[in-house]
Formats: sequence, C-alpha cells, structure tokens
Amino acid sequence: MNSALDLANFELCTNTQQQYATITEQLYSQGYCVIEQALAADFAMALHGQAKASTSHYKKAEVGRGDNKHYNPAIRSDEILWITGQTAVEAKWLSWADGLRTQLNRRLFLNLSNFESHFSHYPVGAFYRKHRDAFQGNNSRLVSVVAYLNPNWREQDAGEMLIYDEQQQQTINVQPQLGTVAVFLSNDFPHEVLATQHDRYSIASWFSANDPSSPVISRLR
Ligand SMILES: O=C(O)CCC(=O)C(=O)O
Ligand SMILES: [Fe+2]
Repeated sequence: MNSALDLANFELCTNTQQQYATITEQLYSQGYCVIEQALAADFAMALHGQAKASTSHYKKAEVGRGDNKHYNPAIRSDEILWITGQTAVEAKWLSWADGLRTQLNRRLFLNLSNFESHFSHYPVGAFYRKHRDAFQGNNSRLVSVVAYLNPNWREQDAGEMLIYDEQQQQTINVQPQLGTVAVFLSNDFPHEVLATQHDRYSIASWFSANDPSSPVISRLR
C-alpha cells in the first residue's frame, strides 16, 4: 500500500454511513461509542505505517494551554505529531472525520466546524493520567475521537484507555487494537491511558465549534 493510487482505491470501512449513524446514535443516547474494526484493516495499517515511519518527527506532548503550556511527564509521557493531510493516507483520515462531522451536525443539530488531529506514540512505560479533553473555561472541544493503530495488540501489552462514565458509575475499557475507534463528549468523560508495555500508536482528535452561539453539548439525552 505505497502509492497514492492504491490509497484512493480502498474503502474507508465496510459501511461508512452505517457506522456514522451508530456513532451518532450512541453519542446521543449514552455520550460515547466504541467500535472495533471501525477502520478497514488496510486503511488502519496504512495509518499505522505512517505513524511509525514518522517517529523522528514527533514532539514531546505538553499539558495546559497558552502561556501555561508545559511538558509534564508526571501527567503525560506520550509524543505527538499533528496531522496536516499532506499525505494520501492522512487526507483519507481527515475525509473520514469530515463525513462524521457532517452526520453529527445534521442528525444532532450541532455546529461542529473544526477538526484537529494528531498521531500519538506511547513508548514502553508511557501513560496519560486521567483528564478531560475540553479545556476549562473553554468549551471549544466538543467531541473527542480516538483511533487505534496497533496490529495484534495483546492483553499483556496493557496501555488501555479507560473512559469514566461517572453518571453510570462505570468504566469503559478500550484496548488500543488496530482499527478500533472511540468517540465521546469531550467535556463529560474523563479518561486516561494506562502505562503501556509495548510501543503504542493512536490518533487523538477533536471536533470543535468556532461559533460561540453554537449549542454546548453536555449529555444529549
Ligand atoms: O491514545 C489514547 O488512548 C487517548 C489519548 C488522549 O486521551 C489524548 O491525547 O487526549
Ligand atoms: Fe484525552
């Protein structure tokens, strides 16, 4: 899967529209959705290949915003690389996300306008402590989307993402298996990445709204 031509020819997944509908419905009814094999295997492998091949370009992830942005390995120890859409496979990923954005806007009357997305690499031992993706006092990140890029992940590799559903008082355990996608309301679901025992690649991303008058989604139900 090397040329742009090959990439242009594969399906994003077996039934992308059905999948968008499932994500939209579950986001509405419970605030989150986890789908295994959401991305077709060849597409997810192409993303994995790019995430891995670009390792020398990653930067240590920081926490906080603006002047307060800083490196704090006690909170998170992953490294990241922003996705710009400059390669065919990145463009495919952005196009998958844009299709989802359109459905969320149409079906839930949202006004999501932006999408930001980065590859994350968690080397052995790396983690990301419990956090929310929406910044305090700034609700612009509304919907989080995480895609996993690790073929043949085994339970002993650890590195799960735990999503805390505080209303239901339960924890959702997401294995970072190739092709799995997790979507959740950025402000409502604290989550963490447990220390990984194996090199771990994912894409972390967020839909946000520019327009301050757009609906602030809390739980939709
Ligand atoms: O890689 C993951 O499982 C999630 C990462 C995350 O929560 C984030 O980057 O905000
Ligand atoms: Fe997060």
